[in-house]
This record gives sequence, C-alpha cells and structure tokens, in this order.
Amino acid sequence: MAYGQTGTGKTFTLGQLSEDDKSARGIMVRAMEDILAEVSLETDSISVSYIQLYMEAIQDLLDPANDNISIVEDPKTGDVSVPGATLVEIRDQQSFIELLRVGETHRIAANTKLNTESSRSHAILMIHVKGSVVGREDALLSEADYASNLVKPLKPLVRRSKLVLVDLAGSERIHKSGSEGHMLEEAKSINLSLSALGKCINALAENSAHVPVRDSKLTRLLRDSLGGTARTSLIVTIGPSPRHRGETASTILFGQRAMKVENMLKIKEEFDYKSLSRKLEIQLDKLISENERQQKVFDDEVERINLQAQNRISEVERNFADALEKERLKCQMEYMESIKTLEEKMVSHQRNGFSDHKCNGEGSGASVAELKKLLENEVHLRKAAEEEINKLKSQLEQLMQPGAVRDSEKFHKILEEEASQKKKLEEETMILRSQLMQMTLEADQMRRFFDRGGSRNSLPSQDINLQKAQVAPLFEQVGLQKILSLLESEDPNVRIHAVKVVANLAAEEANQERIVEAGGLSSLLMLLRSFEDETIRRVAAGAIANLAMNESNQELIMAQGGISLLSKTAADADDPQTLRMVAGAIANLCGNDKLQMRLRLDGGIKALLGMVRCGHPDVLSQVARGIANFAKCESRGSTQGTKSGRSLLIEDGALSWIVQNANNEAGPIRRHIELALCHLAQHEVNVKYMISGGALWELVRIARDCSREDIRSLAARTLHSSPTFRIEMRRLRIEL
Ligand SMILES: Nc1ncnc2c1ncn2[C@@H]1O[C@H](COP(=O)(O)OP(=O)(O)OP(=O)(O)O)[C@@H](O)[C@H]1O
Repeated sequence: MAYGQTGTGKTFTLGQLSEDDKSARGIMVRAMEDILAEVSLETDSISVSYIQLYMEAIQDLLDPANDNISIVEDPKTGDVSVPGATLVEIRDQQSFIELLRVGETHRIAANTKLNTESSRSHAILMIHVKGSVVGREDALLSEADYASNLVKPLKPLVRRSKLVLVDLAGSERIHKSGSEGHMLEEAKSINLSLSALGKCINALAENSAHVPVRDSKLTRLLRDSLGGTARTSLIVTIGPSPRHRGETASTILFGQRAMKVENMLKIKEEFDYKSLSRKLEIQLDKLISENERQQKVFDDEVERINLQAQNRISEVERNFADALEKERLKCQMEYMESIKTLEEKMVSHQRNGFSDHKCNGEGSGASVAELKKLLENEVHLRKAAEEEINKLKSQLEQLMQPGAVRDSEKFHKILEEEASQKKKLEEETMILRSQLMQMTLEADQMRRFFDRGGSRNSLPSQDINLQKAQVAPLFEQVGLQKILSLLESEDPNVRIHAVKVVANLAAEEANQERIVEAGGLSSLLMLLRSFEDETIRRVAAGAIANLAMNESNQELIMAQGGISLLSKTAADADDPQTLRMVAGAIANLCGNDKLQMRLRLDGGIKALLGMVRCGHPDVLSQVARGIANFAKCESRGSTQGTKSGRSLLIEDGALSWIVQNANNEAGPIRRHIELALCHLAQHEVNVKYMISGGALWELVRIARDCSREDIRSLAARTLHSSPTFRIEMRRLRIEL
C-alpha cells in the first residue's frame, strides 16, 4: 500500500509499466514477474481483479460499466472479497501488462496544482494465486481420513494467496491543490477515507478494543490487510520541498504509527474438494473394476475347487470301495479256511486219539474251547467291521448325492471324517488280521501238541520258554520270507505290523542269524531309509539295535551303510524313543574294535553326540553307553599299540559333554561316563586334553566317592599311573 501526499510518486512506485526501461518498472509489474517465476501454471492458477474506490463507490477498472461493486466479508475468516469484480486469469506477463494498461486508462485522474496527473481514486489490484500443495497434507488429515484408505493416497490440498496492491489517492491540503467544485468534493472524499484509514491504524497501533473499519469503504476493503492474518507493507511517499514540511511530517507520523500494527500471519490451505471428488471418482471406478475382476477370479477358483473336489470324491470313493471289497473277500476266505482247517483237525484228533486224550482230555478240551471263543470273538469283530463298512458306504452314497457338497470347507470336513473312519476300519481289520495270525500260531501249536499226543501239562501256552522256542516254527508256518516281504507292503499298517513282528523276533538272539540270512537286515535298513512313519522308523531302529548286539551283524550293518542311515535318522528324528533305539544301535556298534575308524568316519560319533539335544534320560544313557564302549575299545587299542593319537571322542568334541554329565543324577548315565573317563585316561596322550577340559576333578571325585568299588579303584589307579595327572595333582595339592 502506498500512502503519501499527492504528487509524491505513489502511482510511479506502484503502477509504472515502463516497458522500455525495465529498471523503472513499478511494484505491480515486478510482483507479477516474481509470481509467474514461482508458480507452475500446470497445477497452479493466477487471477487478477483491478478496481478503484472513487467517492465511496467501487468501480471495476477492467469493466468500468460495473461501478457499484459491493464488498463481501466472510464472518468466519474475516476474508474480504469483491465477487462482483471481473476476475481475469493470467498466463503470462504480457497479458498482465495489457490488463494494467486497460485499468490505467479507466483510472480517474485530474490536473491539480500539485500533480497534473493526480489520481483521484484509490486503485486496488488484487492478485489471487491458487497453488497445489504436495506432501504437507498429512498434517491436515483427520484420523478418520486415515482409517478410510480412500482419502489417504489422494491428499488434494490447495493454498490460496491474495496479493493486494493499493495505490491510494494522495492526501492534499485543499488550498494547496486548488481543488474546487467537483474536485473539492473528490478531495473531501479522499481525505475522509484516508482519515478513516489513519484512525484504524491508530486504533490498531494502540491495541484498542474497537477498530473503526466500517467508517469508510477503503478501510472495509483493507480490513484483512490491517492487523489481520496478512503480511502488510506500507510505502510512504514524501515530497522533498520544504513547502510541504507539514504534509511530510504527518505522512511520516502515519507511517510510524502503522509500524506498530502487528499482524498474525497465517497460511491459508484448504482441501481442493473438486479435485478430491474427481480423484475419488477415478479411484472408485478403479476399485469397482478391480473388485469385479477379483470376484471373477474367486468364482473361477471356487468352480475349479468344486470340480476338483467332486473328482477327488469320486476317486476316493472308487478306490475305497474297491479296497473294502477286496479286504472283505480276503478276510472271508481266510476265515473260512482257518475254520475249515481247525474243524478237520479237531475231527481227525477226536477220531485218532480220543482214547489217549481221554485221561488228559481236560487240557485239550479247554484249549479247544478257548480257540472257539477266540473264533467267536473274531466273528463278532468281523461283524462290527462289516457294519462299519456299511455305515461308511451309506455316508459315501450321501456324499455322492447332487448338492451334498456345497462348499470346499464342508467337503474337507467330510473328507477328514471319511479318512479317520477309514483309518479306524483299517486298524480294526489289522487287529482282526493279527488275531488271525495269533490263532494260526496257536492252532499250529495245538496241532503239534496233538500230533505228539502231548498232555495238558506240556501245553505250549502254559510254558513261556517253550513258547519262545516255538517262534522258530512260526518262521516255518507263517514263513519268515512272507513276514519280511510284508515289510515292503504298500499298506503302511501292514508294514507297521510286520516290522513289529520282525522286531519281536529280532529280540531273540536265536532268531537273529536267520533274520539276517533271510535279508531282514537289508529290509530293516531300507525301512529306515524310506520311512514315512515315525512308528516304522522307531521299530525298525529297535530291530536294528537288537541285531547290532551280534558282532557279525555289526560288520554287516556297517557294510550295508547302516551307520550313515542311523546317523541321518539321529539327525532327523525328534521322538525320544526313536532316538533311544538309534542311540542303542550306534552304542552297540561302538563296542566293536574293528569298526572304530569306519564308525567315526561315517559320522557315528557325531550322530551319537548330536542326540544329547533330546535330553531324555533313556537317550542320554544310550549315548553314554556308546561313548563308554568306544572309549573302552580305544583304550584296548592303545594298550595293544594299535592306537597312538588322541581319542577320536576328544577330537569329535565329546569331552565337554562327558565332563558335564560325569556326575549326572541318573545312575546308568553316570556309570557309563565314569567308565568312559577311566578308559580315556588310560591313554597318556589324552591326559593333557582331559586336564584342560576339567576331567581331572571328575576323576578325582570318582576315585574318592564312587559308590562302585571297582570303578573307584579303577579311577584311582588310572590317576596314579599317569605321570601327567600326577604332576598336575601335585601342583594342585590334590590327594586322594
Ligand atoms: N521517483 C521518481 N522519479 C521520477 N519521476 C517521479 C518519481 N516519483 C514521481 N515522479 C513523477 O512525479 C509525478 C507525480 O507522481 P505520481 O503521479 O506517481 O504521484 P502520486 O503520488 O501518485 O500523486 P497523486 O496522489 O496525486 O496521484 C509524475 O509525473 C511522476 O512521473
């Protein structure tokens, strides 16, 4: 805003166009130049209105016919606007200069004594800049906006700015300007509005409660520039002549007061609702089409799953029905055959040996009754199984009815139920089958008994030793080969049953050789290799552990890569009982002098030590036994001069575990480790490692406190016989 005595250069300062001499351009031209350089016309916009206030009326300088424009004040924000004025969008500097020129021609001026071109109106140029704001919007978004993901990515925000350039009409002393008539009226009106401006400035400078902005249109128009939220600059112009000392002084005084006015600057940013709505519409369209696309993918997927499910149901139903039918026929035939055989045997027995057995007949009578009872029991079980089959069949029929499977979840549930029922049925079939096997065995024993004309007192079922001895005939009856071939059965339940039978057989030393000869060891190792069931793996490992008790089998196990398989199982398995079996098998192998190097090379020691992670005392006990066995062999080797270097156990890092567990509260673990320590200490090469690993203290404890006399004296002897131990004990002042 330029304020000053008439003719002192306000218009010159503000409105000079000066196209030829750029250095003489006024603030209006320069301001627009700066604005154009700052904004991007692609996203921002500049518009201009140019008005004059003349004799308390507002006239549009760009459309002079529009001469009664009203002032609008926003009661909330206090913003002042003149919506009636022409608003011209500016795209370049040239069009703006043209616009100023148009405005200038309409500006009311007069020739006064003080200024031949004296402006008789207040000219007000309003430049509106609307700029888009990027990256600052987050601060203005509410939590609800964040919650709805729709608003977040758009963030349309605009910053509105208004630059108001005011070229006030000059204040004048009427006698000096020589105004008369109409010009006198003009001068009075100009002075009145300037004095209203002065009063407002005074009130603002003194922080008065009341600021008389409504006294004139000029102050109403400038309301938001004075003491509001705008940045306001005032240019005061004065004449250098001493003649105008009075005016100059009052102008400077005006400027001084104006400097006291404090404005509270505020940036005006707001949502660009139009752009927001446009962007939301685009986003909505995108979401709708994405939703439609996903719905289609989902529908296709559901259809595909349904089709797959239907196919699967049909397939499962077919396979299952076939398997059931086969199983039923097989069981029926076996059952009929066994009944027939038994009946024949009973008839023949009664015919041939009735008189012989008459005196001892009670036992055989009782056995036959037992057998009949078993058979009846089997019939009963078979009936139950058939009922179960029928129930399952009817469920499958229901399943096959159209519309029975509405969705994949229901289908999965039905499949699960079906699978569990199938499993139950198979288990029952398995029980039936094992009972049949048991009955066959007993019938065989009965037959042999009757054949020998035996008496009740020698019935095999009453003599455990005899029963064990009868296992070998079981090989002949059932056929070991057949049992072993069942290890490769496709039916996992049959495999489980068969491996259990083999493991039971392998528990008897007398059978081990035959099992190995018949290829049982290879089959068991194969099961360990291609396991898919923890039970199979556990039982197979147990059977191998039993076979590994025999020295010649140990070599076979090693030759067939058994230690690698056991090591792999040791690394994979989590079940403590499986690990116990594996550790037991390796522990047995550890006791074979000939296999030491190979066992260690194939990772046997590492596998053994790896199993301590399980923490189960049974497993730890087997590990400790293996270590003790291994240490014992090494100690034998060192005595015989076949072993010279330090213990492979120490090399494989077993010492720290040994020391940690030397005083384990579980008796078996402690005993094995105590022995292992004694064996290791036999070899002088090991001693320095044992001392640094803390084993000396454990040996001293064993030599002093072990409850087993033989181990106690072995430890004491060992400590005394080692020169290195003796030196260390002297150094530490240890006495036993
Ligand atoms: N700095 C300047 N250099 C050269 N000439 C100037 C300067 N300031 C003002 N003039 C000249 O003085 C005369 C009066 O200036 P101007 O019209 O800008 O005064 P004013 O304050 O606007 O007067 P009024 O209030 O009567 O309109 C003009 O002819 C202008 O060219």
